Amino acid sequence: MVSVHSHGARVREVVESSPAPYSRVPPHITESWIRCISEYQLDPTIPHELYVVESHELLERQEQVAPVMRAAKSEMTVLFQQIAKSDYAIMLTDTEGVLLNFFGDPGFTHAASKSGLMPGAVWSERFQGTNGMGTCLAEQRPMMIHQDDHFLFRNTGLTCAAAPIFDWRGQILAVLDASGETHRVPSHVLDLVNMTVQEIENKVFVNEFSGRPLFVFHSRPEFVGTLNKGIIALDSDSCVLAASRNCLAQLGVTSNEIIGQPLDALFNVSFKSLLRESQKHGPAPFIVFDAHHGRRFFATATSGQSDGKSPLQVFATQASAPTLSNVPASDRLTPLYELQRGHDARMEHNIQTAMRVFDRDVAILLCGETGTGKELFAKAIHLSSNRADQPYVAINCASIPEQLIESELFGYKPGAFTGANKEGQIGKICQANGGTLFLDEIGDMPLALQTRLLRVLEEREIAPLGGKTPTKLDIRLISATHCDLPEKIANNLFREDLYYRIQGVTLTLPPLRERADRKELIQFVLEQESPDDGIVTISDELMDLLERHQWPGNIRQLRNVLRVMMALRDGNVLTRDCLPADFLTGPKENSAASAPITSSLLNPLELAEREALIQELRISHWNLSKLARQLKVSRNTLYRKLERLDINVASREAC
Ligand SMILES: Nc1ncnc2c1ncn2[C@@H]1O[C@H](COP(=O)(O)OP(=O)(O)OP(=O)(O)O)[C@@H](O)[C@H]1O
Repeated sequence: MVSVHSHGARVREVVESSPAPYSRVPPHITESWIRCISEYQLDPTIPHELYVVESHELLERQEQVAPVMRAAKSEMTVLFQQIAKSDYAIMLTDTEGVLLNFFGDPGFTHAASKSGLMPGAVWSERFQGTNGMGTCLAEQRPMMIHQDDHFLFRNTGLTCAAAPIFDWRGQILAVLDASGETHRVPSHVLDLVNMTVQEIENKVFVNEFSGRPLFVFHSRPEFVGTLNKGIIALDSDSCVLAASRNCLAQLGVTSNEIIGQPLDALFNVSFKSLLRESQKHGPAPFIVFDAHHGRRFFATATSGQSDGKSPLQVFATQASAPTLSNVPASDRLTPLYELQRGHDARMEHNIQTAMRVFDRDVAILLCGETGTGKELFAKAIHLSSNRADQPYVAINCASIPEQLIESELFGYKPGAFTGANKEGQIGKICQANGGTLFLDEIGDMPLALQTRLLRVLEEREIAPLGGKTPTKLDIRLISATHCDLPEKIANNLFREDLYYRIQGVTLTLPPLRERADRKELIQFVLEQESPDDGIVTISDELMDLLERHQWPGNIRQLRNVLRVMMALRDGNVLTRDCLPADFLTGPKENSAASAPITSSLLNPLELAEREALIQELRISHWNLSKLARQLKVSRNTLYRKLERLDINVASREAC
């Protein structure tokens, strides 16, 4: 534990020994400490009084950067959600270090306000010494300031990740910062802050040029709709008015080199023809080539005409590119985008975040009610990642009997224990080496194995049971749960340190009833369930009912209902009359045990099986994980059986 005196002595020793390099302190920290002492006359051991601007000045300052504040608001919330559980605060300062906006974790806010992390507080180096926001402003680049890198002892409890937000002219507009208490800092926080800054810069750009034609591009089709896209704003003659930072980086040019140039001097395409194609084919990127080097890009065009929509809505609709137009199959969009049938803000956020972080080795935790598509989403992340050609290994932690889970996960050497396979067994974790490991229902993993898994994830090597030589591991991790893990942690059923290890980012899949794209989703599942030889459609009245339904079993239940209707239909249009009997009224008393709606489809043996399963469900109090373990089948197998035998789990109270 650093004391105020040892911290002060260390700072002085480093500053006084400069310019001789002091090996354990990075040069930018040394330089900042020198500024703090020689320019600002600060003392690391004396906490300056906090300098907080008056509220009317704060309002004026917020007003001055209103476009950034507006663009940053939702992005800061998203960033906060991504890392909030780690006791973090997300902040925005202006160019003089005045804190304009603050999102804090309730547990952190109290401690934060003590150190002055509150709107109006000034966090420039002059007032707070070396710190994320102030030093980022001084250096004009992203940086992480760890605990005792801070100049003032008072701030050494924090770790800050800060990045500057620039406008397209290269002027700094603001600084975005995520600060947390040191022992909880996930290592990828600076990456997330940088990505959020890119998103904010794009929004500020698009808002500034609302009403102008935009040319949006990337070298990979799936990135045309993401924060990584390059954006060019054009005038009415299709000449470049402005280019985003990502555009310049991708083309390897400066603003001055391209401003005023016609677009067709940069790419082998005229803006008008691209716009015509984009309007004809919808949000579909086209292959274009850069006129100087012949490099291939994928591009879309938007006219800037809004039809009453906000510029961002227009942009989102036209640039998120769920399908491709003149793009060969090998360049098809990532499977993640295919999970979004229409536009749903939460799914869009989930997909974009997954794309942002997964290739950077950030562990993803998928949460959501049963049947919301967590397993499908995990597979799609893998298939959309740069490991798509490597193994994808999924383990359902709830379905493997407790005594087998250790050998399943970690494998064993020949003769490791009585009854073991003579050749030994390669564990699932090793099988996933080089690729992706998906731990489904991680909330059901026994505590002893949680400890072992945590060690493997931290040490990044694994030794099988009975084996001594560890193998180096290189796996990307996705976990999923429908449980409330914080509640499990509170009840000592889940390790808190493992929780932080598996949730680099948490993505919550929305329940079907809340998805804005449920109509398109219903349509899609209907198509999947339709027979190959005919098109089945849904009447407007039925569609309306399906859209308004609560769907406790989510997309799985939707699929099941459509499958039953498909089997019982008379013609090729499904109407309200095709609905299962209890669909509108809700489950009746003893409905699961009563004659099933599909009874005409079940043979006597299946009916008997159904009765027996309902009996088991009652005995296990409808705890599906427990029953699956007792029956020694996976939860998914149990679900399939429930679906096939038309047992409505949502009606369990009535049984
Ligand atoms: N976006 C989607 N489009 C079409 N079908 C989907 C989509 N998402 C999920 N489904 C379907 O919903 C069903 C359930 O999906 P999945 O098993 O991935 O859900 P889950 O959240 O992992 O469920 P559980 O928590 O119960 O294991 C599957 O039949 C799957 O094909």
